Amino acid sequence: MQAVDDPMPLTLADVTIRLAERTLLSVSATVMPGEVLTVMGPSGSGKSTLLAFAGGFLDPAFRVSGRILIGDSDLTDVSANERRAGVLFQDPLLFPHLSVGGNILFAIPQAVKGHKMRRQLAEQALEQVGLAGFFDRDPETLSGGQKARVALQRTLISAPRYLLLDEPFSKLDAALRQQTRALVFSKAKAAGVPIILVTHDGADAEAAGGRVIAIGSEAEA
Ligand SMILES: Nc1ncnc2c1ncn2[C@@H]1O[C@H](COP(=O)(O)OP(=O)(O)OP(=O)(O)O)[C@@H](O)[C@H]1O
Repeated sequence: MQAVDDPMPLTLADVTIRLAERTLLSVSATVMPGEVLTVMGPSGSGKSTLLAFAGGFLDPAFRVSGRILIGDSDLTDVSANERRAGVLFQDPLLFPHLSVGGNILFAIPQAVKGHKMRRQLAEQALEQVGLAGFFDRDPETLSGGQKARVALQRTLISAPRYLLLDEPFSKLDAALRQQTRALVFSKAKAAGVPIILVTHDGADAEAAGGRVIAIGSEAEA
């Protein structure tokens, strides 16, 4: 994968998110490179909203105060594209009109030149997660666990400055979940960037290691 030149801590500085009259959550935290900060809370407490804020794709219906920084650089008003956050959702969201390899190629930074080099990197990324020979496959023909691994490699190869994981294992069955979780955490930590994980599952938090913070209260219906 593409190493990030100089991994830096991610800081959420006095972030408060409100929805209409309700204060959804308040968080202050710094996440070091290679560290996982796990965010837990009941359904509707604002976990995905916090990740949307961190990724720069928060719906304007929410009102936000506070800042997000990577190192000393303030990202609060920076567009989602320019932030270079790597995001993994519950659903792997592979592009259906591209092959498995095409999904990976798409994410390789433009700075990597040459079709041969790009193809080689994409093939290596698939090999690393046990998917050698899957380059030309249609993503729809993959199992849930295989899709999750492609999505992981697509995210990591994009050289993200930080990672946002939104319940990325919750659609996998128990055995696959354990295996995928171990793979995601080992590769994400090896990328050496700050990681925020949102989960309902205490076992995810335990496997992630690191700090756990609880946010919010139960949403009003
Ligand atoms: N685009 C939006 N506009 C208005 N309200 C929204 C929007 N998206 C989410 N909400 C509301 O914001 C609150 C927080 O939602 P969010 O999805 O962040 O919670 P969550 O903790 O991730 O929940 P879950 O664990 O069920 O995924 C909920 O009350 C939800 O209904």
